[in-house]
Amino acid sequence: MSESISPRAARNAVVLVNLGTPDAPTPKAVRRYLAEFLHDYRVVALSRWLWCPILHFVILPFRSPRVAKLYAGVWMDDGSPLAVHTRRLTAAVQADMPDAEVVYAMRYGNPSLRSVLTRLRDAGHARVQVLPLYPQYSTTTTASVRDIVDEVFGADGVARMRDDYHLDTDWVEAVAASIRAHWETHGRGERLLFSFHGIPQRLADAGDPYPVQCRASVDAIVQALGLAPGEAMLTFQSRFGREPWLQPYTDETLKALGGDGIRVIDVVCPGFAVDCLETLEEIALQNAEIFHAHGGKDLRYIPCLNDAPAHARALAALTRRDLDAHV
Ligand SMILES: C=CC1=C(C)c2cc3[nH]c(cc4nc(cc5[nH]c(cc1n2)c(C)c5CCC(=O)O)C(CCC(=O)O)=C4C)c(C)c3C=C
Ligand SMILES: [Fe+2]
Ligand SMILES: [Fe+2]
Repeated sequence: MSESISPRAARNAVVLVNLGTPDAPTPKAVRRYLAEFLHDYRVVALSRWLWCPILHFVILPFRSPRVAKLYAGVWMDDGSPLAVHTRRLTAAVQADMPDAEVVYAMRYGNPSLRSVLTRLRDAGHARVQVLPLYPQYSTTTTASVRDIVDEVFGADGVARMRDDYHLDTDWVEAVAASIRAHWETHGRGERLLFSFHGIPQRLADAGDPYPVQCRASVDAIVQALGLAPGEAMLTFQSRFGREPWLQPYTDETLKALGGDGIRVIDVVCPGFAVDCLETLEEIALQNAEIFHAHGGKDLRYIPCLNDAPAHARALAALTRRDLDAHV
């Protein structure tokens, strides 16, 4: 009954969901984060009899201290880059959506998606719109967010979730504009490389639409930029484990380009809504070093959209449309 619902609860709520990140750049905090992440069946679907001994006795003890050092190298004054930029983006979207309560949550780590959704459910919001900050759908990321939305809200019709926005016109234009702005400041590199986080090839073979959506995003951004075919390349980064992942691999491609005499390359990562370990450390540091070691001179990393006004406007506009369609 409307009289019993507070004006605050009657507002629509919007939840921006990101992957999550450790609370501190320490082995202990990284271990806690990786343990939660790598226990998700959407991420690693192996039988727990096989996976848990590998995870607990090999991956967590050895990877956590090593990865903690990488996080320490990119840590910001107020936290992990992924957390800081997600907070700022949320504030920017909130400014564009004054009629809704806009909050963020993390699938792994804090604030946990389960706790944020439970609070919104208990507050009795009329509509809760969930936007995973993954432009391209994957079972490993987006579907895992949906698992928690379904767990907390069931089928009561209050919560809705968007699956992807890989071809959203405003988002495509925001990415293209960020590349144009980079070119205006730094001039154009000899190649533009689009690097996306990978997934195991096995999942793509089983029907995960992620690589098809990455390709479609690249084609749309390239078209918005008016580039000729061959001026842009699509590669996949962040392999984990031993099986083949989506190819071509970013690091191998950079080695080949350096060897082919390409000296200056621009790299953009439109699969990441905000900068994080995988962009600031893996691309802007590690892969830049790899490129140099193979004859390249300058790898210029183009930052993620982060809290750019055009990014916030694009996400606010598509979320407003989603809320309007949510009757
Ligand atoms: C953008 C989409 C992402 C997909 C798809 C994805 C799949 C995926 N990731 C792993 C394993 C790891 N990923 C890690 C970090 C990480 N991954 C994404 C995004 C996607 N992952 C982001 C944004 C981040 C950065 C988090 C941050 O704190 O900045 C990590 C942790 C770091 C490390 O140990 O290397 C792991 C592990 C798998 C296995 C997978 C698909 C099966
Ligand atoms: Fe376990
Ligand atoms: Fe990942």
